[in-house]
Amino acid sequence: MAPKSGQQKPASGAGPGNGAAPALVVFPSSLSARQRAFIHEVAGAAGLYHASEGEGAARQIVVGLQGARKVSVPANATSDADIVAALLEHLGLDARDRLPSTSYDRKGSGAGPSGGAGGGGDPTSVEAFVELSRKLIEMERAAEVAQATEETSMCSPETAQARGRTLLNLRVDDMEGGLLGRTLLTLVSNKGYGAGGPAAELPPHKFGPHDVVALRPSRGPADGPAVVSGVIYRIRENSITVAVDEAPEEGLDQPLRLEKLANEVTYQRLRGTLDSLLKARSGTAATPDGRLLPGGALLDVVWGRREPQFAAEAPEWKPLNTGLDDSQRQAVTLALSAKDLALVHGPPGTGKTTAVVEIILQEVARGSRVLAASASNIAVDNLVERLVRANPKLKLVRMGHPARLLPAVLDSSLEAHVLRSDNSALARDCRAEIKSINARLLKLGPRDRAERRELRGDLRRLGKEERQRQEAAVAEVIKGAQVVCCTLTGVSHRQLDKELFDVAVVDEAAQALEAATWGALLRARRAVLAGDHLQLPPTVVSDEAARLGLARTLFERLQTSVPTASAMLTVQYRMNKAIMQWSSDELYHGKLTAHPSVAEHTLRDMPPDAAAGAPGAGCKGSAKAAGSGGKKAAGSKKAAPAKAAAAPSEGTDPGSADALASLPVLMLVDTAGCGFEEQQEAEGSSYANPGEAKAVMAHVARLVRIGIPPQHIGIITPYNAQVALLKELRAQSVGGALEISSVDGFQGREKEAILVSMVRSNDGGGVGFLSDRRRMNVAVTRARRHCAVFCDSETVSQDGFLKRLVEYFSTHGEYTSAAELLPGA
Ligand SMILES: Nc1ncnc2c1ncn2[C@@H]1O[C@H](COP(=O)(O)OP(=O)(O)OP(=O)(O)O)[C@@H](O)[C@H]1O
Repeated sequence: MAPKSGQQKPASGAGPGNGAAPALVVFPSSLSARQRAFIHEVAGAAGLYHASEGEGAARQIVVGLQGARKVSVPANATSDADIVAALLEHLGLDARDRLPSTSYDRKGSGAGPSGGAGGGGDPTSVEAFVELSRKLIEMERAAEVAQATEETSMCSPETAQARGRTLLNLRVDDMEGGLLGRTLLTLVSNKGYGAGGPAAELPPHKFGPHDVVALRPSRGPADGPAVVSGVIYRIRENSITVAVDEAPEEGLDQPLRLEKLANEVTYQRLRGTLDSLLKARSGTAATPDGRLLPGGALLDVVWGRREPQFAAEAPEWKPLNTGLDDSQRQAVTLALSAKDLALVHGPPGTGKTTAVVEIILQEVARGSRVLAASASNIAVDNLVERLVRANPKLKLVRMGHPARLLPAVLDSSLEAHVLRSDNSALARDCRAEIKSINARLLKLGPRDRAERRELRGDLRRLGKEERQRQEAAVAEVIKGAQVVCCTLTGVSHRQLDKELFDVAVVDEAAQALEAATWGALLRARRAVLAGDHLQLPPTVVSDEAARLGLARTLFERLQTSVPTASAMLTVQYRMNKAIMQWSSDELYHGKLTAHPSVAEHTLRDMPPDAAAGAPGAGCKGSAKAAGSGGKKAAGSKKAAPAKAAAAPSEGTDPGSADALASLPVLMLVDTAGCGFEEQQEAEGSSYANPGEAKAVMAHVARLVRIGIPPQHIGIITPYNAQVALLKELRAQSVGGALEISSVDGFQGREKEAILVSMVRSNDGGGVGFLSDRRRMNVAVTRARRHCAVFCDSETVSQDGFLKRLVEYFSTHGEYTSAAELLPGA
């Protein structure tokens, strides 16, 4: 399969989500012979066109797709690092592992410090950090806009839909009021409308909850006027619900297309935070009413001018959650002792959020005012739910657009609190009076000038009073809150600009951009950051910005620079110990232990499950299902265990109990030698592997036959094209309860059985971003009782990390050839 020079084949290192359009990259003529040889070798292995053009000193290497747009690498970009960066940026070709002289931040990769600013280490001063961050944030904004433009306006609507950026031919299926004054529009596919039956499944797409979107006529121009815009509230397999401020009077009765809009507000706020950071450096960052932002004191700790300080004697505290394990108690003690900064490192399933909830409640108990923030709305909601459940009397307010909040936390939202307040009732009285004055004005004749003047005066007075009452209501609710919860960008909302706190607690801090994290940190005297830098980093669209340090989080760099301020949670409550041990040894220096309640659990001994087979059980986004012990809208997290061997359900095989009893915890399903080759998408850079997908579905069928309900099974694959393919196969077999997603879609979640489809199978050993340790760590550690890895062992073993994974699964689990799962294939 190795291509000859001049042959044109897809790049095997290119990853999905690498927004780069195909390119033909021209390298400068001044590269050394060694560098030229390296480029030929990498390009050849990836199956790309590569050739030398020109003569003598003007000879240049050209790599990429023939006929694609030409991109010239600048003449001064001649270092090894520049070459690797150009291959990655323009071709999605990851050659970082192959060139020892480059020390890169392997975007989304392994443990330890990742190089920060282009491999040159972290910025050494606040000023350098701000300068670099401004540049990287602008790069990221430009990349996001370019991606959106390219994927919508620059191509046909059908291509935009195929790329997941647009949904065409939708109709409004339902329009409901509520959601604190907003209107919810539920959109479904028009396909097959009128034929009766449920709406067709929506094509695969990249919309997510909370995206800002526009609805336009389906056939109109992509940049034409919108019928209405709003925020995505809910996503189901066959519908998307959008919350709009007000439903338009016309335009909704035609076929519609849904498009994502760039969210400029986030970037404005990040820039604002960077400005505040600089001011904090010079001691001038203040609230609009002139109070200094207390978090400025943290700068010296973060930039190494001062060690973090802790109370000489650890404060006494009585656990509110008496079930905390020792490592969780130590983390809480560390956080309560910290005078400036504490880190809680929570590997998968170790109860990080449980510890964070205790820290917040203990802080409140000792009189602190707490800012609790996280990068994503879903993580904030998870925290709010857990805090309110632990202490229903807590004075907590959840800031944010109601469409971005889970139904279960709406009652804690600012708007719900405000609606219940006295000032709000008075504001409503003003509104009613304004309405009646307007009605009277309409009835006045031309001669009633004096009365008109008087009524207009009343209107002005009432309008002002209504505004003041509303503002007072908002201010009162926020002032009275012991805990204010919001996203990190939400901290910069005008409503919070005068608020200061005793402590800022940031959950999921290893998924937050550093600039965003500072938004919260500047507002409080002390900070607690909780996260795991060995799981997925923040999503960054621009590979170049990620390489230069944008994906490097404050949490990650503090883990290295101030290890004394960090407490690691070491008992995990999710995985059978065989699943855990691989992750523990590979990423956490063997420090994890499995709690006895999970250490030996297998699919065989799942207790009877009332929810098994219940519609919606395990569906993504089901807030209710996430209610007890669950999190992050993951209906399946902590899902009640399935009906299994103890009582095989209807439709299961006779003898299923035996089959279940012999099912191993770990399985390595090898596709090597089966002829299942990877295939690259015709448009885009993602990969699929149809043969492997069939083997995965055969294993799903086997699990279902022996009594595991599909909602307890999850398939994870790093490649979107494989996600789409698996979903097609699912439609023909077990249906929607089986969840299939990329790794990102599963972070923070779990399933009883996880099947990982690695996809890559090629002669060149190209594994793209499979070698990313964090990504594979998240994939495997979603599994509670059973984990099956599907891969071509010959291809993936070219990478040392994946080779060890294959060996671990084969040694500690069952090794099967995919041919055994697909007899006759
Ligand atoms: N001390 C404990 N005793 C028993 N169960 C616990 C304990 N701590 C956490 N758990 C359980 O472990 C699971 C994971 O806890 P939690 O959601 O707090 O972890 P997390 O580290 O935030 O998870 P993730 O790995 O998804 O980030 C939950 O079901 C929780 O109830």
